[in-house]
Amino acid sequence: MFLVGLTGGIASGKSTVSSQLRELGCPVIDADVVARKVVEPRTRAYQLIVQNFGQEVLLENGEIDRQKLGHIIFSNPEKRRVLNSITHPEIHRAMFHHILYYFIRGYRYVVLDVPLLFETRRLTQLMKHTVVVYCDPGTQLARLMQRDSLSQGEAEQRVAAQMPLSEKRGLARHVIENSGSREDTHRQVLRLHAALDRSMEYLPVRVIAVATVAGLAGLFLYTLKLLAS
Ligand SMILES: CC(C)(COP(=O)(O)OP(=O)(O)OC[C@H]1O[C@@H](n2cnc3c(N)ncnc32)[C@H](O)[C@@H]1O)[C@@H](O)C(=O)NCCC(=O)NCCS
Ligand SMILES: Nc1ncnc2c1ncn2[C@@H]1O[C@H](COP(=O)(O)OP(=O)(O)OP(=O)(O)O)[C@@H](O)[C@H]1O
Repeated sequence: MFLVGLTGGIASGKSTVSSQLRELGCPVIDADVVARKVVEPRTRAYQLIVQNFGQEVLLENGEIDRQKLGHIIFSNPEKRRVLNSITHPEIHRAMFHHILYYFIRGYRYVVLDVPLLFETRRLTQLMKHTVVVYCDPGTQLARLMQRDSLSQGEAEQRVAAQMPLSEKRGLARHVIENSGSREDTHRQVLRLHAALDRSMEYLPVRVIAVATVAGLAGLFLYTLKLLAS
C-alpha cells in the first residue's frame, strides 16, 4: 500500500478535488474532519484547549466554538503554535488508525487530504505521491472570503498562516490547477486517478528483488537436479 498526500492552500480546492477522487472510488482521509473529531468534548485535546484558551472558547453546549478559536489563532502565531501542538499529535494518531483500516481492507493506496502536509516534514516523508491543488492568489482570496464570509483582511491573515501556495506547488509531484472551472479540474483529476492506478510503487522494491533472486535460485537448483538424474 502507498500513501498519496493531497494538499494546497486554504480554499484552494482540496475538498473539491478529494470529493471528485472519492466519486472515482478512492479512499480519502480528510484531516479537517479528523481535526474536528479529536477536539470533541471529553477528549484529551479538548481538555488541553480549555486549559490553554479558557472557557470563553466554548459554545453553550460545551463544544469548541470553532469560529472564535479560528479568530484567535489566525491573528496570533504563538496561539496558533499552541493549538497545533495540542491537536496535531492527536490528528496524526487518528489518521494512522484510518490508514490501518484501509490497509486491512486491502486498498492499494489511500489519499490523505492534509492542508498542512508540507508544513509537517515527518508526514511528507511517508507520501509516495504528493498532489498540490493550486489556484491563483486572487481567486483563492475571493473564494475564501465568499465561502467563510470573511473580510479581505481576515482572509489575507488566514492565507498568511500557511506556507505560500506557490512554494507548495514547487514541492509537489502532481499539480492540479483549480483557478478555472470545476469541469477543467475534473479532467485533471481523471488524469491523476489514472496515474495513481498505474503506479506500482506499492510493491516494495526489496520484496521484488528477494522474490526474483529466490525464483532464479530455485530454477537453477531444479535444472541441476534434472541434469544429475
Ligand atoms: C482553527 C479551527 C478551530 C477553525 O475551525 P474551522 O471549522 O473554522 O475551520 P476548518 O477546521 O474547517 O479549517 C479550514 C482551513 O483552515 C486552515 N487551517 C486550519 N488550522 C490551521 C492551522 N493551525 N494553521 C494554518 N492553517 C490552518 C486549513 O487550510 C483548513 O483546511 C480549526 O481549523 C483547528 O482546530 N485547527 C487546528 C488543527 C489543524 O491544524 N487543522 C488543519 C488540519 S491538520
Ligand atoms: N473550480 C472551482 N470553481 C468555482 N468554485 C470553486 C472551484 N473549486 C472550489 N470552489 C469553491 O471554492 C471554495 C473553496 O474550495 P474547497 O472548499 O474545495 O477548498 P479547500 O482547499 O478544501 O478549503 P479549506 O482547506 O479551507 O477547507 C468552496 O466554496 C468551493 O465551492
